Amino acid sequence: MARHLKLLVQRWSSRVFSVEVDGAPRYFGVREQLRGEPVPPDVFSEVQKQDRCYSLLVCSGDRVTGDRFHWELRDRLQTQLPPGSGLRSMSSFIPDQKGSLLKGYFLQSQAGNSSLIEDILTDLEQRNPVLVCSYSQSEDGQQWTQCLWYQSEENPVRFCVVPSETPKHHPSVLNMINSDVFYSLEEACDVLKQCGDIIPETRSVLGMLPSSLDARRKPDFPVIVIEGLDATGKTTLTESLRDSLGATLLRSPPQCLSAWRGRFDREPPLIRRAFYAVGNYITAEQINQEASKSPVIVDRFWHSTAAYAIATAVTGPVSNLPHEGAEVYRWPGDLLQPSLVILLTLDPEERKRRLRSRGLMKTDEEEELDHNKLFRLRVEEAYRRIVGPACTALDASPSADLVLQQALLLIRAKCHL
Ligand SMILES: Nc1ncnc2c1ncn2[C@@H]1O[C@H](COP(=O)(O)OP(=O)(O)OP(=O)(O)O)[C@@H](O)[C@H]1O
Ligand SMILES: Nc1ccn([C@H]2C[C@H](O)[C@@H](COP(=O)(O)O)O2)c(=O)n1
Repeated sequence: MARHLKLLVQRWSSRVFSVEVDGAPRYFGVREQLRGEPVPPDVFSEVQKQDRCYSLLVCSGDRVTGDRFHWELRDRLQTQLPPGSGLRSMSSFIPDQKGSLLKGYFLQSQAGNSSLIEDILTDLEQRNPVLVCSYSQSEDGQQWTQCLWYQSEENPVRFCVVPSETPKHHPSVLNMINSDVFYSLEEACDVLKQCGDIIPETRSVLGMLPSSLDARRKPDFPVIVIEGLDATGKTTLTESLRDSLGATLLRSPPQCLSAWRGRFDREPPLIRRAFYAVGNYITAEQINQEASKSPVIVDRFWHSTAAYAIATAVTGPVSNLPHEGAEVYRWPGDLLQPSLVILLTLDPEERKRRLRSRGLMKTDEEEELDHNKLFRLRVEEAYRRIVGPACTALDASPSADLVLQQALLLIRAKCHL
């Protein structure tokens, strides 16, 4: 462990630290020596003089264990820490270096709580793959320093905390490929296989995969995917299209995974997204079989998996998303390509009205869409940026019948049906 940490901190001063404040990242760096006037980064602007701050970064070599530990750590800290600890998500990364992201938490200890908090942190660091740093303020309140806890307490190396420029990419973008969004069945299966011992259900999920998949096989009949946020009318439209076109209706995740979906929805992003990715490949095989007999309509597919994953991994405004044309928006090479993807778009107020009138239970991400405008905007924009195929937007605000007619026009024009 100590060797692993030593390697990690070798490039410590090239790292940028990012703390989530009001749903958007704030950045700071550390230097061995301060050059020029000290300017405290704004992360510390509201911290009282007598308070200390701490960061915990998860640094497990095994990503499944690391992600699960990071996920559980929030609950653990929330229950153990005294009120007023201001727990926030944080991360550390080397700008532009893919795979360099470490995830963790940032907290404050108010005077009077410090020994309790230090006991919790010491215990955590001794038993788990976590690197703890403490932050304290100089006497004159002008300078913050960071100290790595794993070193001997008698002679800790202190780094000066300095402001950092906003990096070109949101930190999460550095670790997104094959962590949040999977680009091959093999990568997604690898994650699920690693979970076999901790989540026995993964064996049943993997058992649903066909023995071979051929993404290059061209379906005889058109395959039309309907995408959109919840309550935009996908179920209504897909059922009407099935009836109008004499098509087969499929969905992703497929029916055969329904029993395990709730289980994977409670897992951290790495495992949850791998589950949905595998679901797309199982649906792809069903499409292959059905599209030799009739047109196929699919309720959600790859666009949903990628758009929700990207929009969740990134925080803050739409400008924090990976830029248009970035690698993360490309279609996986080994996944069947639909003939047409229709994205239903709807005014947020009308969507809310439909949600209320339907009154069904919602997943955490659907709940988040309701409460967090920025999240909704990021999902919508990510949908629009995905290519290979890109989606065609369709205004879903007219009556169900009119939306159906418009969809049929698009399908006839594109798929010659
Ligand atoms: N064009 C429309 N005009 C008015 N109401 C509609 C229209 N289309 C669907 N609805 C109603 O809006 C609600 C949501 O529609 P639907 O269940 O089809 O959406 P969905 O996109 O499948 O949702 P989810 O993804 O959450 O399953 C339902 O009550 C449905 O009757
Ligand atoms: N192919 C899919 C389908 C769904 N998801 C995820 C994205 C959302 O969190 C949620 C929405 O699904 P719904 O409740 O409308 O069935 O499921 C996905 O990642 N990939």
